[in-house]
Formats: sequence, structure tokens, C-alpha cells
Amino acid sequence: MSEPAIYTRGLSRRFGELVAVDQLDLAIPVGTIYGFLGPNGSGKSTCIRMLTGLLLPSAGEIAVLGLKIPGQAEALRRRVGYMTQKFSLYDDLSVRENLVFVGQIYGLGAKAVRDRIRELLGIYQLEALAGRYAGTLSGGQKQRLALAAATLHRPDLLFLDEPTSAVDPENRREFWEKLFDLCEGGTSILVSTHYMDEAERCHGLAILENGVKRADGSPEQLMTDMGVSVLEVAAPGLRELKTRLLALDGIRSAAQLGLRLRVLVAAQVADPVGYLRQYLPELLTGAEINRVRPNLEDVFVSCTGGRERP
Ligand SMILES: Nc1ncnc2c1ncn2[C@@H]1O[C@H](COP(=O)(O)OP(=O)(O)OP(=O)(O)O)[C@@H](O)[C@H]1O
Repeated sequence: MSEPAIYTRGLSRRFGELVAVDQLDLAIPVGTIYGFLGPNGSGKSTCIRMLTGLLLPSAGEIAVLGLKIPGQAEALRRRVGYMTQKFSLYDDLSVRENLVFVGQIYGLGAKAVRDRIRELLGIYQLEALAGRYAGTLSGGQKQRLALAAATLHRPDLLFLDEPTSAVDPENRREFWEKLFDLCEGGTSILVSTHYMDEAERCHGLAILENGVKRADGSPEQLMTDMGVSVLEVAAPGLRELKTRLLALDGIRSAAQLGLRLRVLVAAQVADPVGYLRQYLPELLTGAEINRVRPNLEDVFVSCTGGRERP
């Protein structure tokens, strides 16, 4: 097997008493889009900052593109791109000036920068906006500019920290098309998110909670291996039903979706539909109960105990 794009063993970071990242092991293959899925404060940004060499770990090993971090962070700098949650743009520079500035940071020659910027303005539909101050752009336009800036020097590996938090669903969809284009062109990508639909697009992902990796694998694998059965229940009196279900030992969670309850039942319960009918017969007379395919949100709830929901 070829060397992973990102490798960590026992990676940890403390801030005083708080353990923000706890004993994290990763082996992320080259050429894939890998996701960190977790709620606010689960340690996604702290981890990305350590992987880029910007923050020192408290313990553990890191190798990124075969380079030991933090020791070889300087050599890594030119081979990675990093797009932060806030996009890190200069509001009072134009779109073009922002890109020229990034090109200068990477020490690219004037002609190389000019040619690359022309190409990027085309790829990210920014031509008509080239003279506009970045501060006047919409959320989606800023996001495209930030991605252009992060990829200007053609990095082998791209870190994206919650890149779509500030944009609407259509822009998110287009953004993901660009990520797949980049991936197909050979760029490995690590993206953090608290959106389930986004995590579902990744080739592989880690579910993080309070700095701990609760599960990892491909979305399909996580859904298949999930240790619960998923039921959807349509019945009258859903609020009471939900409270009564949550009091049963075999129920992991119950969440209302419109006129139905989505219920996660522990895998040890051999006949989940029969279990519900046996314990709550009076509430479930005439109810429709169907076993359904798990989705990534179910995986998330079952492996984090549903305590904190993104
Ligand atoms: N410099 C710091 N000093 C003290 N605590 C910090 C620092 N940076 C992060 N933390 C804490 O570490 C924990 C993890 O934060 P982190 O930003 O990595 O989470 P996250 O999953 O990226 O969340 P978000 O989506 O809100 O960015 C949080 O409790 C946060 O308050």
C-alpha cells in the first residue's frame, strides 16, 4: 500500500485541563476526499491546525505527505493548501489583488502568477468580479475566491475547515463539484464539516466527539456496520410515544421527522418491530412501523449517543 497522505498515531492536544484532541489515529489514503464530521468544539479545527504544522501537538506522531510534522513543517508549506472557516481574504483588496498577494507569498514569478490567475478566474467563475473588493462579494463568491487562493500553487493536499458553513445549498453543491474536479486531478482533500449530507459525499470519514474519534470508514461501511436497527413509526400522539420509547432499555434514540418518529433500536434486540409492539401496545395500535435503511445521521447519533447534535 502506498504511503498515506495523512498519518497520525496517538495525536493529542490539551489546552490547560481541556483535551481538545484525544489519542487520534488516522491513515488517510492519497487521492481521496476525507471528512471530519463533528459538532462545534469536537476538535476538528485543532486537529487540522496540528496537521498543517500551525499548532504543536501535546503528544503523538504526525506524518503528512511523508513529512514529519512539526519538524518538517516548512517543507510541507508549499505542498498544502489551507482554507479556513473565515476564508482569510483581504476585504480591501480586489479579487485579483488577493490572488496576486497569495502568488507572491509562494514566491511564484510575475508571469506564472498572471497565467495561473487567469486560469483560476475561469475555473471559479470570477472573471467578471476580478476588480471587485473581496469585502463586497457574496458568501458563495468569497468561498470560490478562497478556494482559488488555496489552490493557486497547485497543492498536493488541501485542508478545508468548514468551508461551506456560510453559503447556501446551491453554492455548497457547486463547491463540491469543484472538490471532485480537484480530487480527480490528483489532489487529496481533508474537509471538516458538521453537515451530514456533506460527510456522505466523502470517500472516507471520521466521526469526532469531544476530541475522540468515535468511528471511521466509508459512509457505506459505517452505515452497514452500525450497531442499531432503524425504524420509522407513524402513529398518533408522537410526543408521548417518543418519551415512552426513550424510557425503554433497547431504544438508543427517537427523533421526530414531521409525522413520523425515527427510532434507533439496539442491535441486541432481535425483532425490533415486535419489541416496540410488545412494550407499548396501547400507543401503537394501528401504528405503521417500517424498518428502513440507516443514513449517516443515524450513524452519528448511534456512535455519539446523540448527546450533541450538529
Ligand atoms: N487556543 C485555544 N485555547 C483554549 N481552548 C481552545 C483553543 N482552541 C480550541 N480550543 C478548545 O478546544 C476545543 C475544540 O475546538 P475546535 O475549534 O478544534 O473544535 P471544532 O470541532 O473545530 O469546532 P468549530 O466547528 O466550532 O470550529 C473547544 O472546546 C475549544 O474551545
